[in-house]
Amino acid sequence: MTIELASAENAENPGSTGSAEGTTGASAAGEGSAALDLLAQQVRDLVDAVVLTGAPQDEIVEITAELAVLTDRLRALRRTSRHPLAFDPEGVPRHAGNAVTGSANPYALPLVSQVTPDRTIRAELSFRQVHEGPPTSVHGGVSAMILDHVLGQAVAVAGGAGMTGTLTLRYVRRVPYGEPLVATAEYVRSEGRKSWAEGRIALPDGTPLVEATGLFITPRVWKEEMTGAQ
Ligand SMILES: CCCCCCCC/C=C\CCCCCCCC(=O)SCCNC(=O)CCNC(=O)[C@H](O)C(C)(C)COP(=O)(O)OP(=O)(O)OC[C@H]1O[C@@H](n2cnc3c(N)ncnc32)[C@H](O)[C@@H]1OP(=O)(O)O
Repeated sequence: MTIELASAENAENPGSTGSAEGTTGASAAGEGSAALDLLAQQVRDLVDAVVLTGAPQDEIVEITAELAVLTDRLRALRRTSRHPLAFDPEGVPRHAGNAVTGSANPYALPLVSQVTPDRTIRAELSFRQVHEGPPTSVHGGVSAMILDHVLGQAVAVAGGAGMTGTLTLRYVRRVPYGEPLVATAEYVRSEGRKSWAEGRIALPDGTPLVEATGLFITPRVWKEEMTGAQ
């Protein structure tokens, strides 16, 4: 199922092929084109290279000018609508432009999550040095962003997709970058339009680094639109 949110413009959608059912992860339902995904990955690589560059000043100036040309070229072909929102067969909402999971969004990790048989959201991830906050550690806001998303996915697959009302975090241990980590989240319960979930970012052996609980509220307008879309 592909949903254009009510406020989305209905113009041409050149960068997207809509939903692709039967897959999970960053290239699942709601994906962009393969070429756009590659462009986004190239830009992630570029961001990493910028943060870590030791290039001399004149080289930086020259590279900046070359990049400005490419930026103008892309900006001239700017899309006129959002990437469509779609739900994969497991009920996970996805779209290629999402800030956390979007395959077409260089800002996104991108986080690739799966729904386990017991309906836990599970994502293997690895942060990069560009996510650094305190020396050698991932910025706490970046961890929060990931947890917000996987908790939101957990309530979505339980049928309570919503906007984050509250997100409570406990930073237990520093989060390293450049190492394999696992983010998981589970739906807890619902009361009317409110749903709760909990989750964590942990080492592969299960040692928790950041723990989260969240309340997600399905806006009344979504209820109506989702009912109308099915
Ligand atoms: C056709 C559409 C289909 C969509 C399908 C789903 C797609 C996506 C889903 C999933 C994706 C994957 C996961 C993503 C995860 C990331 C999510 C985010 O980052 S969300 C961005 C950050 N959060 C905001 O920006 C919220 C801003 N706030 C609001 O929009 C509203 O305040 C909202 C929706 C939270 C509530 O507004 P009201 O008008 O619907 O509901 P009211 O009547 O105000 O409240 C209902 C009940 O909830 C309580 N409540 C409201 N806000 C609360 C809050 N912040 N904390 C605690 N309780 C709150 C109220 O006290 C009330 O409780 P009482 O029924 O009286 O017991």
